[in-house]
Amino acid sequence: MASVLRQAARLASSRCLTQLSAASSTSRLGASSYNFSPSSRNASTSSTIKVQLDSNTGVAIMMFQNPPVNSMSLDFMTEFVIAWDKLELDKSCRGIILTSALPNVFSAGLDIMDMYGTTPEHRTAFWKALQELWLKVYGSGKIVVAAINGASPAGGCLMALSCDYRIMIDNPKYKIGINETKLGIVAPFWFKDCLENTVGYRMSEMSVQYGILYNSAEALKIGLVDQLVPEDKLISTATETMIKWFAIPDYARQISKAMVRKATMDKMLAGREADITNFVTFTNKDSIQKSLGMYMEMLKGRKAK
Ligand SMILES: CCCC/C=C\CC(=O)SCCNC(=O)CCNC(=O)[C@H](O)C(C)(C)COP(=O)(O)OP(=O)(O)OC[C@H]1O[C@@H](n2cnc3c(N)ncnc32)[C@H](O)[C@@H]1OP(=O)(O)O
Repeated sequence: MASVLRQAARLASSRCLTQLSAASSTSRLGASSYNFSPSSRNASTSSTIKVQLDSNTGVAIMMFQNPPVNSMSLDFMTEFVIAWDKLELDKSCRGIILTSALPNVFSAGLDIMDMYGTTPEHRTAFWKALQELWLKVYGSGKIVVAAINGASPAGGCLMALSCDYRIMIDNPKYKIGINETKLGIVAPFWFKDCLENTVGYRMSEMSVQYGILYNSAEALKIGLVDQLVPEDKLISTATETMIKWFAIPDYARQISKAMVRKATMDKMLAGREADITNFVTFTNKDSIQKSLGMYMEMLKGRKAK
């Protein structure tokens, strides 16, 4: 319990005192056109991460803008963490909405080109950056809502699973899931833990083995996402949701969040070094490199057709 309280105290240090104006935020923050309110300011310093922070409401919208598919490259994840740290320290921010600035894709997951044909040193830095990103988002004291506006496979799904609430566009063409086995690779234990914490043991057992990508309705049915909305209501619904969460006193919510997530975080932290070694050793294998190469060819070939 003492360590939960310590963790909560750390999380609580990031909370802000902003008073909310629910009415103004929901009417002003405009859906897919990102029609930001006058009190919203651009808080971006990066080319691939766009941040708009509304200091009246305390809601920040963090948009991924890494064309063509928001793949999570080393550079992207480094920029993500820098932008994230800035928001964590900003007392006027109480909650963060994660979404994509690109059409049709939330995130295509890890950048395969960072794993394929790269040096062990590069892959070590790459995996450390992913661990860092996950620890920040999953362990955040802020309220984090995923506004999933397109495909969200593998690492993209992990990003969504790390949030407190997931809202997805109601469109069967958008798929989400932990599909690593389909690429001939294995998702690490903490991806599986996040999935299991969300959809339960049996569903994750099926899901990680088959590498299932669920369409939006299926994702809602198994609890992988919490809500489906039409495309033009995505950001307004995410903002309204955030405002409902703001009604809960931060300190109590943060202690509760830390308590629920502690075991998963501790397990990852304890296995962190071994997890890096596993990843680098695994991706050193010729057979794995071959699988990644074939998958990239398949993606490119699909496009050519
Ligand atoms: C031991 C390892 C553990 C690893 C744990 C996690 C691993 C991962 O996250 S692996 C990544 C898994 N991701 C996927 O399987 C998604 C693959 N991509 C797609 O299915 C589609 O691209 C997507 C549905 C996201 C979007 O479809 P489209 O809009 O039709 O785009 P294209 O398919 O034409 O792609 C455009 C362009 O992007 C390249 N691409 C796509 N995904 C990735 C990726 N993850 N990494 C790197 N590059 C990617 C694709 O090849 C195209 O490139 P060009 O042909 O050069 O334009």
